[in-house]
Amino acid sequence: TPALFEPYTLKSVTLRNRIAVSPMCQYSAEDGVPKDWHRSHLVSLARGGAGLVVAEASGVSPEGRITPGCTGLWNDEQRDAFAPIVAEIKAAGAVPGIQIAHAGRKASANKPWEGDDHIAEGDPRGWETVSPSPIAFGGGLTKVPREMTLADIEKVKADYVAAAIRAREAGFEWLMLHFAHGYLAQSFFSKHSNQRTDEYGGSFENRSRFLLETLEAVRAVWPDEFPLSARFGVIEFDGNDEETLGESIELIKLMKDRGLDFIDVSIVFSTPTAQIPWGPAFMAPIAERVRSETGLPAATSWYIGTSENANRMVETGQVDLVMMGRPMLENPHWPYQAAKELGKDRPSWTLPAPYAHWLERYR
Ligand SMILES: CC(=O)[C@H]1CCCN(Cc2ccccc2)C1
Repeated sequence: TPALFEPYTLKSVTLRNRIAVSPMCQYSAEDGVPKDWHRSHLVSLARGGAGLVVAEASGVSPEGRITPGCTGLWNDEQRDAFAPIVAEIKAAGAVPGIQIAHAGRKASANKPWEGDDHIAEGDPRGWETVSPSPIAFGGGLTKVPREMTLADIEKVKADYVAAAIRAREAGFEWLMLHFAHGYLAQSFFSKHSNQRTDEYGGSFENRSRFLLETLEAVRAVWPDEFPLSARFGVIEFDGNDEETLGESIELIKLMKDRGLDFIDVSIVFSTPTAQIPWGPAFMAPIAERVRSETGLPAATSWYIGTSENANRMVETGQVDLVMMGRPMLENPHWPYQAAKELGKDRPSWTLPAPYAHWLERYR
């Protein structure tokens, strides 16, 4: 069996293979409530054979969304709308996961195909953004966020806890904290965005505080038998990579001490001037270093693209799971295609029986 198709067990959860669908914003919700679009999108991905399907970044509060079209888990209506989707993902044989997030100074934005920039001041669709410090991200995201008070910080932590509880109530079995991509949690750790002079800024300990306190608070309510993961940016590609990587690995070790089960290694994206070396599976060696130095099971994403790259990353122990994004949008049945390409036995049974039995016969 190709390494990519070996099962994977973490806590009480077993994935049928090492293929995870990366959380991908659909910008198709209304008031944070997932719609039919989300159901057919996520369930078709589960039916395509992935082991884990992670639902998109869902705001822990209305202002924690990136755009007005993002999903949320800040109320019971959203939770109840996710529940049947979760049941169908499970019925299709995949493990249902969700990413919970606060977009910080990148919030209050237009959909990518409607500008990808901040909603204009005065436009009633937008809202006030918050961040550790009053520093705009830049690029199309020029709004200067309000510096968070200690009360703001307490509220966001409480919102993460409430969202985690709703995620479990909806039936999700894999939780991913969004600690990456220049959003709120990441922005507390990055010096580009956090220039606070109180206990949440300055030293490594202070810049780690929000992430560790949020993780601890969520761990206390997320059942121990279900995996608690975080997607965390460990490198900025801003010319200071060795320091960022070193500090990030130290912080991940502290996250492990506080009960993190799994790390999804990504990019910081907290400065628009980053020089990202886009290329085939370019994050794999970085994930390998994080995985070996922290001892945590790991995943990564970004330009993995082919079943050969994905299989090699698992086979050589660079990662435990691959997070596939755009290949899944191109073909939700990518796992079936990968099974054929990698010579897995009876590849058609990567798909559900109503498809598999026909695909297997009359060859
Ligand atoms: C929520 C999230 O992490 C998504 C939002 C849409 C873009 N995704 C990928 C991305 C992140 C940073 C820069 C460019 C692309 C990340």
